[in-house]
Amino acid sequence: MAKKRTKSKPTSAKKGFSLKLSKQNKIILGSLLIVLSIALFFSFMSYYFTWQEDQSMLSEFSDRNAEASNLLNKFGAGISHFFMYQGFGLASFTFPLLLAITGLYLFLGLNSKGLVSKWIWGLTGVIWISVALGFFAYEQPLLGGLIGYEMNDFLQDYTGKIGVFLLLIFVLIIILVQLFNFSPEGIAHFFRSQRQNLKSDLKKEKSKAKILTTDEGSIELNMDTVAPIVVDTYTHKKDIPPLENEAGLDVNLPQEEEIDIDLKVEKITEEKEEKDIKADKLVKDFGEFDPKLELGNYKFPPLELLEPHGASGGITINQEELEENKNKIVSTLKNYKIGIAQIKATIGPTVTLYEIVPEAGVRISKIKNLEDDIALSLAALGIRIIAPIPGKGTIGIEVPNKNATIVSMRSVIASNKFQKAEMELPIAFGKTISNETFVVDLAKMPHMLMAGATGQGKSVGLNAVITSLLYKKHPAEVKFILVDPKKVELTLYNKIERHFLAKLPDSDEAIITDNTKVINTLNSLCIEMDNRYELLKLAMVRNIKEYNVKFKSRKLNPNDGHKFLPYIVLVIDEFADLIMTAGKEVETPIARLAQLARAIGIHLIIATQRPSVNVITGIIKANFPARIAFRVTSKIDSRTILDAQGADQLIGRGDMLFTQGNDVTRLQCAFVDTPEVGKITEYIGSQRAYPDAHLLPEYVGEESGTGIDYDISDRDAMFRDAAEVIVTAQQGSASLIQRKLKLGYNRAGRIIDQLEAAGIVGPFEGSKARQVLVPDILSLEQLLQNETK
Ligand SMILES: Nc1ncnc2c1ncn2[C@@H]1O[C@H](COP(=O)(O)OP(=O)(O)OP(=O)(O)O)[C@@H](O)[C@H]1O
Repeated sequence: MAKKRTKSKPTSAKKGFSLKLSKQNKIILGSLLIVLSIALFFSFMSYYFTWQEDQSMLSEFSDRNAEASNLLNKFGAGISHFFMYQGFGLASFTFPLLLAITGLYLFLGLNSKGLVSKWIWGLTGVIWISVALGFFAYEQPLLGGLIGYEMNDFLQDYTGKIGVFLLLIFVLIIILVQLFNFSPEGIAHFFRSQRQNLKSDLKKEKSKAKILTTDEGSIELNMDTVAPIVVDTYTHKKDIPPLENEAGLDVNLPQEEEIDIDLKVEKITEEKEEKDIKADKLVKDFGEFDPKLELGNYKFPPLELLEPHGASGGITINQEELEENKNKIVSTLKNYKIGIAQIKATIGPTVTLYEIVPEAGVRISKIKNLEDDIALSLAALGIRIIAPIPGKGTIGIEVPNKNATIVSMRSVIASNKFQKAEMELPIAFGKTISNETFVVDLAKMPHMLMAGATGQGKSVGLNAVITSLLYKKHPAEVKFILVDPKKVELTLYNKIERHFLAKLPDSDEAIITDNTKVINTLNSLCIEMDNRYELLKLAMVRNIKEYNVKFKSRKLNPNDGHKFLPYIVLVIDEFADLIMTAGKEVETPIARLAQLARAIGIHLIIATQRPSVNVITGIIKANFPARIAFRVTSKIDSRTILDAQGADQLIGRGDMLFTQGNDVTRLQCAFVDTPEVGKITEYIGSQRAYPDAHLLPEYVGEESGTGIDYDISDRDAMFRDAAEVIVTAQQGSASLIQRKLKLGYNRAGRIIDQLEAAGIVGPFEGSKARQVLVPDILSLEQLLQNETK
């Protein structure tokens, strides 16, 4: 199952006052407060009319016969006496108001933010009003209440009447400024607008008066004054200035409206750019996001870790050999009556290319058919004839050098072309026939298929790819998933697990050697792919490069699940083995990844010894445009991998053909030996690492063993037969079912799971067969019968 991306919840730091009550309790408490506030309001109102009558009975509260005149009887009289008389007088009406507001907030489940300040300002107002009433209505103590009266008295003893007055004014100003944003400009504006309204009203009255009093001139005057209000503002804006003096106020009004509209528009654009401004500010304050920061001291492996393999002097030209080969080619062709106009040699590390311009009238196919004869006369293996060389109009004959030069990984890594490569995932494969370093971008390929018979240089090729990336990329930028069913080829990379490898959360080993785990990993990669597409969609970008640029410039918020995305390179060393055992189960996710994963930075490299059609199926081939062929044993294999022959004529030891669609390029693969890889991984592995390998999303596959719960009705039609086979043989293995019942691997695997769920066989035990939990057929019958009951 997909591991859900955990989105961090928005922080509620500013929540403020909140009552941690359940919804029901909030409604109950809210209603109680509202009812109480109504009761208080009516008690207080009624108190003003009944307080004198009820005074005497305040002491007889417990007497059930005593009745009060207050609307809420003794409760109303008592509580009003407490608040109004002994408390704050008229200001006490604030309390039912505050209670009602609080009750409503709770009842409606509104955000209680701001309630506290309402209470603080409410209580401040209560004190101010009661003191002010105590001050101004000194004669009527009931208005200010006992507290207002006493406080006023107390303050007057110290500051006198003027002091109390000034104090009241000062507190009033504080309240107005804080609560109503009161400002002198605000007041001025208020008075100005009032004056303008007044003026315009007066003017209207005046014009009306004029119309009434004049006869002929009335129309003109009327137009002058009234027209701007309706027409000028929209159609005759040029007329506005002359009217300004006369009817300035009227004309100005629509102008103000226009300004209002402008302001609104500005606001919208500001909001739009707000994100960018924020991001710019973050970048200004903290700099761009640096994914390498966590391993800031990481040191790239130095060149010295690689061996020069004796090739420091470059290719040695053997003039004699060149001359000899030329003569042989010319004479062989002459034997077949093919004349040569010109011949040119280009010396590569392992092969020399002789480019021939045949005489006019020679058919190209004739030369092509002589391939074997030329090879025979040159007495050399691995002659390849390219007729014609694309884009050149010449015929090429590639003849292996007697003394091949090893192309060291060191020389290609050190080359300018690789060092200065501005590529996302640069790979230095080796050297071309014209001795140029060949560098390609894996990100552009975007996936690669590699085939070659055993011992021809596949593993070295894979190591060259990985080494290139290790020399160019920081651990934060690229992660490898290594699948190595042979269990020996890629184990060296274990040391860089916490730097460069990615794995499933529950697996101990990062390098995958078990086929079941490969299926889980591929499916997990599919989940990762979907997750990444989701992130790209949210970020409104088209590919991983744009996404990471946007993330680095802090335009994507990590709280929304955004993160820096490293490239993921999946390397499968022996694909034939995998597809033979798991079939569709690996083919489907691989095809899916190959079709879709290019934009989100997941790249696949698949290597196989057996490039037959049942391994490299049509669907896989269609999605792997970049192919590499080392020497293969047959022309058919060459066609399967390259869609062209030629790979069968290679000389081995890293001699390879590379195609990315159209042209086929012959290359000599760079050689990197196992001890060199060991040194590189040791160098990287000894540096500070991440706490764990890069974790892929969790995937729970069908074959995860325990906890499988199959519905009886969902069982396979062969379930019963399979159960009988297993119980009879007392051996719980899928291959037994496969053999006896002639079923496919997948179906047999599913039946085994169903048998486990039914309690007939035990759980998966690695390479051992599962334990059979039912001793004989009779017990099996009973078990199955009991199930149906
Ligand atoms: N680029 C190269 N330059 C020189 N020698 C090479 C090169 N590549 C491979 N070799 C030689 O060929 C040998 C076998 O290579 P490698 O282990 O890569 O073959 P392989 O195709 O992976 O075989 P297998 O499929 O059995 O693992 C190497 O030990 C090395 O001696």
